[in-house]
Amino acid sequence: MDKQVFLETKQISKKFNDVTAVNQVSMNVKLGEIRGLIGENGSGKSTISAMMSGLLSVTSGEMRIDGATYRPKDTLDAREHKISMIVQETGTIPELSIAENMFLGEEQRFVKRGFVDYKRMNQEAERALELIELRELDVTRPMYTLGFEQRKLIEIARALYYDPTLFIVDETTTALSHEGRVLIHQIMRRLRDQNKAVLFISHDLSELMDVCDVLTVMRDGELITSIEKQDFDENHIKQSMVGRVIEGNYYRVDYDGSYDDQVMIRVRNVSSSVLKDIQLDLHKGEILGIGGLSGSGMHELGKLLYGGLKPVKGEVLVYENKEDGTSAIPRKLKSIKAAMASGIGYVSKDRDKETLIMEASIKDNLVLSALDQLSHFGLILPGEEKRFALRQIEGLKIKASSMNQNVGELSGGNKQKVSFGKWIGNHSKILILDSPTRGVDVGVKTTMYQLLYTLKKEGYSILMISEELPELIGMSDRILMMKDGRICKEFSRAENLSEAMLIEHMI
Ligand SMILES: Nc1ncnc2c1ncn2[C@@H]1O[C@H](COP(=O)(O)OP(=O)(O)OP(=O)(O)O)[C@@H](O)[C@H]1O
Repeated sequence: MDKQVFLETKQISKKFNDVTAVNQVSMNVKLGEIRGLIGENGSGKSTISAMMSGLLSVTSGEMRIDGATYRPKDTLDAREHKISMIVQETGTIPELSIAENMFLGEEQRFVKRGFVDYKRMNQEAERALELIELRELDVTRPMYTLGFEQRKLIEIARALYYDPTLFIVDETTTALSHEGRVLIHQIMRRLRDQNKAVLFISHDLSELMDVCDVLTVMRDGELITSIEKQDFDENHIKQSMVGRVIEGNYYRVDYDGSYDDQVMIRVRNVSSSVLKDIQLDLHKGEILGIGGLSGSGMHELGKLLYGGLKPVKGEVLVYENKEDGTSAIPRKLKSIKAAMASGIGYVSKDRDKETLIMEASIKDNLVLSALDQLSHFGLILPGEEKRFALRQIEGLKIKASSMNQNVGELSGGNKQKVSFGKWIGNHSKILILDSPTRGVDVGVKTTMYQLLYTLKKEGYSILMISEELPELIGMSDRILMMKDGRICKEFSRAENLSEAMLIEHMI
């Protein structure tokens, strides 16, 4: 039986000044179906979903729901039409409570005799959280007390609370840990089985092939093809995305796993509110992978090594990079400033809040961490800045109208490239990378992996925190698995290392 169309786009386009983000796309979003949207960074996926969910207006073309023109004024209007979306980055206000965030802009619903009835608002927030089986959370807690993943889960609950007929998930799963992903997959399948429509944007092809009934491929703002589940073929999908055959290896191909004896960072008996008795050495020329569930303490470990988290007990020691291999006197890491001065770079998982300045240009974001390197006797020549920024933009294929474009205007994956390029380019010899390839398309991921391998060979020390197990296995010399704030298992690089072996020490 043919599935019923819920939302129809007819030749819709979106222009931002001279950039055409979406070009004449016609698509049918159907009930009882999970549709995946895939394409390289900047191919227009988020822009399409933003038009559907009332975040952006349509430049030309038309959308229809049940045959009637649909032109949402804003997200509230879209919600009235039963369309809800989870966006890439968290759209919450840190100082407000979970409940207040959940009903932001909807406070009128709870007004009684001129006052907001917070008791009822809190009860409804609890009801929303029950939809995703989050029962223990106190809804009066301010949002800033929650971790990145929990904030995402709150957004999911908020979207589901309004019982959407079309549920749009934009690149959310890469922000989630293994458990969070399982949960959102279950939610999408449940909605599909209730004859609702789901639009799912992701860069994880195997995830899309598993969860979706149909996949729509975008390239340069255009719809290239739609493929039904029975015709899914990984290579064919990749080729449609990039318009050419992808060649070369994805991860490094050696199983050598060796590195220099020289220690660059030593963590000694560190405990904090989350971390428990952490001991580790990061060596010169090593890629050290850190895996675990999101609450395992691995993200806190990243912050610790960048001076952004003070240990309650123990210490972090940074060793000077001695070219002749002799051991240097270590210095105790005390602050972010000291970390930067010691040549430590850090890519945060929460890139929009912690790594990038949205209102500044791509060039300024890229150059910021390399000021020392670019200055000659305290002076920075504009030409130097430009050359530096251009190298990163070209190397990482950052898609933008110019290097002066604000980072806030870039697509999610392109923001991630800027946050990566910022540290790679400034010759920080120690890189702490938390989920570095999050939201980045396959082509650029390949470039990033090759770059990391080259840096390792050049003697850089890289600590890579990741929720993507294939990435950890594919790139690390050693992997430390974390659970409940502790390091619970160490693996060395080996051909027979499998995801199942790692998962055993995560849960
Ligand atoms: N506000 C804006 N101003 C100018 N250009 C924009 C704006 N928003 C998006 N764009 C541009 O539109 C194009 C499509 O972006 P979009 O975010 O839809 O891509 P995407 O396919 O979702 O990418 P990603 O996989 O990286 O999230 C990009 O070139 C982007 O830079």
